[in-house]
This record gives sequence, structure tokens and C-alpha cells, in this order.
Amino acid sequence: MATTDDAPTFGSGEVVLETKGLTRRFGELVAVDSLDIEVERGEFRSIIGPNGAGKTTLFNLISGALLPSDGSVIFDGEDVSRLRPHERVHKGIGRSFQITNVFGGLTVRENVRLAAQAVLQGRSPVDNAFRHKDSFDDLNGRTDDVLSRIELGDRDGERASTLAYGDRRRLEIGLVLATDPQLVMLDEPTAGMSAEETRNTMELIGDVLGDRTVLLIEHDIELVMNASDRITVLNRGEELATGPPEAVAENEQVQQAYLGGGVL
Ligand SMILES: Nc1ncnc2c1ncn2[C@@H]1O[C@H](COP(=O)(O)OP(=O)(O)OP(=O)(O)O)[C@@H](O)[C@H]1O
Repeated sequence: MATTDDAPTFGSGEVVLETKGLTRRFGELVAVDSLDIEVERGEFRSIIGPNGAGKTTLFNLISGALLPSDGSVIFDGEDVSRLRPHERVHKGIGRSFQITNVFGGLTVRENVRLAAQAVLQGRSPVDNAFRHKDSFDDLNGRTDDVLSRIELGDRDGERASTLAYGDRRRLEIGLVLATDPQLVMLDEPTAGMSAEETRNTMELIGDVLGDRTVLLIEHDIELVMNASDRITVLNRGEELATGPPEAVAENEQVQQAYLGGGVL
């Protein structure tokens, strides 16, 4: 789990995630419309766009919460379009806030342990909740590692429900990390945080997820501009632009769609 010198960095050209003609309809509405997106290993890619652009639907299609109406999701060279969410977690696709929910009645440690266990045994978290507790040394090691990385090691006995909002979001990031994902999907990880909590959380994301490929949905443009290798802009389910932050910010179509002609 530790960051290594040979950790993938953006620029290798190796594609880890690809969508091909990815489409999701809800009745007449095309929420995601023939998307062809390529994400490189080690890349920090943000997905932005106006409300209803299709960002969350795209995440749902990649994580397996939704199945496509058309097209496919290729991860690490394998078509995962029809796999169930926990099977995709096992392949290395980690998503915060949905697959790895925080259980308020459990302690911080128990939450992290449960998430780690799900992947080490390749089963769903619920199946694993009933397994014997202390039989896996690597599980304990991974749990300790995650707790220290999210800096909640000294509060590991506290119930998750008693954590302050910012700490709870850190725990959620820890739960994603516990599944040892190659690709991490974060859906507005700083929503509802103060400016200081947002800064700390983004630093944490950089520290603990710097050696992973990250997909981020975020409305805070300044944060997106600072954190991303590349940005994809969606509008009405379609890809409007993909490129480095500066190029996207200068794109006229993006400015019009996103801010009604204002400057990003
Ligand atoms: N389960 C669903 N059933 C019907 N329509 C849906 C469903 N999920 C999403 N939609 C519609 O699909 C479109 C895209 O929604 P989506 O939530 O993906 O957008 P978004 O870019 O994440 O928006 P926001 O920034 O507001 O979260 C919207 O018009 C939404 O109303």
C-alpha cells in the first residue's frame, strides 16, 4: 500500500480506464451520451459540468451501480461493463460514499477493517461482516496502515457516528483506501466542509492517493484547477472538452455551457 518510487505518474500514456460509446438512458432522457473517455494510469482527472450534466451517472456506470444502455467500460484491459459493484471493487475500482459506507454504530477501526476485508476475501462487505475477527494478519496490517495514513490511528476505538463531519469524510477516504484500489472515484469529497477542512482534505487526498489514479467530481473550480492533471467537461451527457486545466478554462464552449459565457 505504501507509495513507492515506481508508483505510476501521469504521462506514461498507459490507459487504465476507458469508456467506449458509453450511454445511459432514463426513458427519453439521455443522461450519458456516447462517451469515449480515456484515463491514464496515475492521472488525477476531474469531471466537471453544470447540474444534470451526467457526472454522477458516469460514476455509477463505472462503479457498477448502474448498467449502461449502450457501450462499455474497460478497466485494465478488461470489459467490466456487466460486473457487479463488489466485483469491480475486487478488480481495483474504488468509490467513496456508496460501496464503502460508513457504519455509524461501528468503531473507526471496525469500519476500516470491514472495507479491507471485503477485498482481501473478494466478497461483499456484508458477507464478510460475519467472519472471524482476528484471523488475518495482513488484514490487521492494512487496517493499521490506513488508520495512520488518514491520521485517525489514535481515535480508532471511537464510534464512527461520533466523529466530526471533516473526520468522517477522512474516514470515508480511508475506507476507499482500505480496498487498495488502482482507481479511486471521489464524488464531491469536500462538500459541506469549511475552507480549512477543504484544504486539509485535498492535502490528504494528495498524500494518501497520490500513487493512484483518481477520478474526482467537484463543483469547486479553484480546487479542480489546482488538483487535476486533466479535466473532462460534461454537458447534457456529452463530453464538451478534455484537457489540462488551463486549456479547459480557455475553451469558449466550456465557458458558455458552464458559466453562461462567464470566465472560469
Ligand atoms: N435514476 C434516475 N432516473 C431518472 N433520471 C435520472 C436518474 N439519475 C439521474 N437522472 C437524470 O439524469 C441526468 C443526469 O443526472 P446526474 O445526476 O448524472 O447529473 P450530475 O452532473 O451528477 O448533476 P449534479 O451536479 O446536479 O449532481 C439528470 O437530468 C437527472 O435528472
